[in-house]
Formats: sequence, structure tokens, C-alpha cells
Amino acid sequence: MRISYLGPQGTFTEEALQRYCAIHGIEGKRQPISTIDGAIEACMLDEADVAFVPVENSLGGSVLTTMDYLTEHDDVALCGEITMPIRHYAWGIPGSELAGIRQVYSHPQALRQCKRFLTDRLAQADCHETASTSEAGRWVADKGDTAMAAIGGLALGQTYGLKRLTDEIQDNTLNVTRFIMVRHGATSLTKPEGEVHKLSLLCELDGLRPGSLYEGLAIFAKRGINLVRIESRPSKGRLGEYKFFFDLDMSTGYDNVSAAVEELRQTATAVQLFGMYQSIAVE
Ligand SMILES: O=C(O)C(=O)C[C@]1(C(=O)O)C=C[C@@H](O)C=C1
Repeated sequence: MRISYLGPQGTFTEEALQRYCAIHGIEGKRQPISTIDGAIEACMLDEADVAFVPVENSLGGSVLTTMDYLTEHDDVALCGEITMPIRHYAWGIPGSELAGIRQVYSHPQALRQCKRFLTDRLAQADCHETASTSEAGRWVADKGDTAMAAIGGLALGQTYGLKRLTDEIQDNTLNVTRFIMVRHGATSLTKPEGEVHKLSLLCELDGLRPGSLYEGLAIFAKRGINLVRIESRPSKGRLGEYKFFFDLDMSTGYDNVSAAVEELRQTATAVQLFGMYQSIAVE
């Protein structure tokens, strides 16, 4: 299996992918790509069989690039997910000290997750966004400037031979990111063969009709189906029109959830399924 993912070497996405593959017994050719869009696009162009990208973080919220890709394409399916703890550190070249840092580089999600540290301990530094944490590490290592630091995980420091300038710096220890495995193609409501934990879908509701969101949510509530995630993204049409992502917990059973989705199809303007899949969490 060919798997494109957000690289380069040393990203959290790479670590999550290694753990995902080890748990599911997947062997494959892993292709690091420098942007999230690029990783998904490689799969859509069939240069990879699946793509593995971050989608959501407990501190920083949605990874908007991933969410927007899903919102804007109707031939994308999800085939699995993993949630992994994220531990950040500040890294500089050998010889650098935290007190001397004036420029900080990292992925916007990582900068958001370390907001308190950046405000309290690096107020003197300017923050710069990079396509991944690892890209930030590569940049700092290449520049060789003791006033620069990258924020990212242990793999980043090891990959680029950087010096760890801090202990863990994420805003809290509950910091976790959810990563998804994406494939090219449509999906249906057909009963899956193996065990599944979640169903993801996108729906458009009649924004002009009072109560349309309430009615959509009631379909799941009356069947005891837990919505484990609701996220809205602009429809990119008129201001105030949204598309809603729902992640449904499948624990009440396939028949119950599929009946709810069929009923949603009757009331919603459009429903796009991303499929049913297994969800795993690692420590
Ligand atoms: O930059 C990386 O190392 C990534 O894998 C991306 C990413 C993200 O987009 O959320 C993954 C995990 C962390 O939340 C921070 C950054």
C-alpha cells in the first residue's frame, strides 16, 4: 500500500502513521509530502492509495486545511483514525539558549497549542508559521542561528540534531491530535464487514428555515446516537450558509445509525457520506 502523509521526516503525523500501521499490521511505502493538501492530493491523483493527515487537536481545534479539503471534494472517504498525545518542546541549534531566542518557527497548530509558553516565556520572540513542525526544525538547523528556535516533538530534535531548550511546553498535558486515513472514492451506507466505531458525514441544511439544524440533531437524539463531533464550515456561497460535519458514534449498531442517516437524507438539502471506520487511541 502506498501511503502519502504530511512530512518531512520527524513530523507528528509520521509518528502517528507508524503507530497506526503497527497496530493494524499495515506494511506500505510511505511517501512524505510537505503540505497537508499535497498529501491528500497525491491520493486523489492515485499516486498513493491512501493519505494520512491531522484533522483535529484538543487545544488548537480543527486543522482547517484538512476540513476544507473534505468540504470541497465529494470523492473522498475516510477509512480509519488514530488519536495520539502531542508533546512539544522548543529546539535550537547547539549553543543556543532560551533567553537568546528571537525567532520561533512551527506549524500554526503547534504555535496555538503552546500559546501560554510563547506569551509567558518567549514574549520577546516573533512567531513564524511553517507547513509542519519538522519543516521548522529543518529551517532552524539549516540557518544555524542561535536566535532561532523550532517547536515540535522529540522526533524533530533527533532528526535535525537540535538541542532541547525546554521541558514540555504545550498548554496542558491532555493535548491530543486526531489523524485520519483518507482514500479516493465514494462511499455508501452498505453494512461494513469488520468492526467500526464511527460514521462521518457532511450535511447541508436549509439555512432559511427556522429549526432545520434542530430537526437534524433530533434525528440522532431520538435514536440515542451520540454525536462525537459537530463542526461547521462556510458553504462558500452566501454569508451565513454552512455545511455541518457530524461524527456519529456507531455503538448503538449499524441498523440504528443507517436508519438515522436515511431519515436525515429526507430533511437535509444534501448529505455526503465519508464512511464508517475504526477509531483507535494510543497513549
Ligand atoms: O507539523 C507536524 O508535525 C504535524 O504532524 C502537523 C500537526 C497538525 O497539523 O496538527 C500534527 C500534530 C500537532 O497537532 C501539530 C501539528
